[in-house]
Amino acid sequence: MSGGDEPRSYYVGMDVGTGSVRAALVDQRGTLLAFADQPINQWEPQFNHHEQSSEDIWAACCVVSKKVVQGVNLHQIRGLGFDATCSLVVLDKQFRPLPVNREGDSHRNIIMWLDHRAVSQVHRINQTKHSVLQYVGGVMSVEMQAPKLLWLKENLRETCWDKAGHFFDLPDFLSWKATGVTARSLCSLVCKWTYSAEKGWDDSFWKMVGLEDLVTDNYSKIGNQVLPPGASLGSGLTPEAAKDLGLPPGIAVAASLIDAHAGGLGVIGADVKGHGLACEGQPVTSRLAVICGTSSCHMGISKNPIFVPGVWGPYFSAMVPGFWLNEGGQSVTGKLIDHMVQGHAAFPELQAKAKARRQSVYAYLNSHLDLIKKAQPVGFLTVDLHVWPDFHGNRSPLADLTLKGMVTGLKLSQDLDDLAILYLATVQAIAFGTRLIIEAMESAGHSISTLFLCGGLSKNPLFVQMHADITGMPVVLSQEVESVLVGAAVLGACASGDFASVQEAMAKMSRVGKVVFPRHEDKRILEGYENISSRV
Ligand SMILES: Nc1ncnc2c1ncn2[C@@H]1O[C@H](COP(=O)(O)OP(=O)(O)O)[C@@H](O)[C@H]1O
Ligand SMILES: O=C(CO)[C@H](O)[C@H](O)COP(=O)(O)O
Repeated sequence: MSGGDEPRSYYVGMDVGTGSVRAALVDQRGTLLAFADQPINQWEPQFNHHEQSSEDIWAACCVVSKKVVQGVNLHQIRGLGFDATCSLVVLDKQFRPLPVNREGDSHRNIIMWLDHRAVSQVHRINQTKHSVLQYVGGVMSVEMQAPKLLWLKENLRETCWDKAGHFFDLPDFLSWKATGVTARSLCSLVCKWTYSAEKGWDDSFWKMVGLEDLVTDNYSKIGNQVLPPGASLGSGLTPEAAKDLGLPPGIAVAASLIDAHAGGLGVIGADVKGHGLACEGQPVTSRLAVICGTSSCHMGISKNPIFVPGVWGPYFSAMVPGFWLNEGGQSVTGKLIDHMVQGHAAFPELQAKAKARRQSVYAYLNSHLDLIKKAQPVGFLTVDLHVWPDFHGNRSPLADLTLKGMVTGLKLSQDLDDLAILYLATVQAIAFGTRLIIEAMESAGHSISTLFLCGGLSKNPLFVQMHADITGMPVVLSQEVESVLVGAAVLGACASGDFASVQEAMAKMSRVGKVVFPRHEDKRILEGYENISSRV
């Protein structure tokens, strides 16, 4: 590695979330030197159909990439890594976008991860009880790719399915766009497409569910070359992509990761010495990375496969090489908080007051809760108000897409106090959801002592404190708030050859920032919530 006077090496990390694309310029110690973000479009042509555009997303990548390298000596940039949501991108045989909608709008060529259109398809897939389902928590999620492919075949045969040449997970689309290499990442194929790191594709699964045409041409449409995350792709960045992104041609481009997995790499390997944490001196398997954005993803690793009912995986080498991964999840967390707050009658008043104080609505709500709780612990405010947070089904541990949300204890009041308390109850419900996932993982054999949080919601101190209080575990926040981008940069750093392994890069590039310990005075909220949960 470069020392004292040697020029610093930089990596560009690119994170495509649900709502925006973010890029960062990161050095070999994991420090963010520049950051830029750009919103991306989403379409919801009908309920539970969520679509995006790969051209729109690539254009946003180009904007943010050019911004973060402004004024930098381009020769110092050694690698590029992408992560993205696991949405399904559809291209024809000439790599042009194909419509995933009945309107025939080919600009909208992505079925987003949170799209629940393929309910009948996933039901039939689960009825097969095929052995690959053991590796997705026992039940396939409607958010995975096989049901979405089957939906396209059954509903858009002529306009999409028959013309399709390439189905990409969004992280793999981005690495293809940058390099021209169609190889897929082991991460996306193992986690969302039923590929096995040890045995490859299982022909019998695809034949059994009615997608035998993918087997016939040797999986060329969904990937028959598979690389570990962080492996260098082809000859690096193509001249065309280099021009688009404002980066030097030929720099190393890594095989990608799904966004939650990049967040995991960005936080889980940090040196925790001196912070008084139970995970100090313990194996990395005692750490749970929780990536909280539009959704929350709970990433726990183990040396041997652990089968946790309702929790995705075990996936071999899908995040940290050589380790099995279990991935719990809550499909909507940030999106649920936004939904509850923005839908309340007092939201316009909240917006106006927050604006007057130049605060975000969440910072305003947090200080308003401090004001109304007076001397009581914040938990007492929600003794009579409870939220069941499965407004978009339950990903883990119940694995039931039909579940709906619920609020009990509503009154006629619609003022700002009422909104603040509803917001608090929502945050608490999400934290309880995390606790249920941890309990399921522990009863199956995981032993977790410490949470490592990142993603947009980790910027909310109330969300972080509630996760500590309700799980009873300390929450570690990274020095770099944008830890998912550090994970993407870890990929670029590995592809450049500057680190010998993903493990080495993640240990050197992630650092502990703040630690939030649980407070034990809020016992009554737990009792109140548990009473409600047991009745549901
Ligand atoms: N400073 C903040 N305070 C409170 N909540 C925040 C903050 N920043 C982002 N969020 C919440 O985080 C969520 C988005 O997180 P993000 O990681 O950007 O999502 P994604 O990766 O899915 O695009 C939103 O629901 C938003 O309300
Ligand atoms: O299924 C996923 C990870 O396995 C999705 O990519 C994720 O849930 C969406 O991520 P985000 O909330 O960060 O937009």
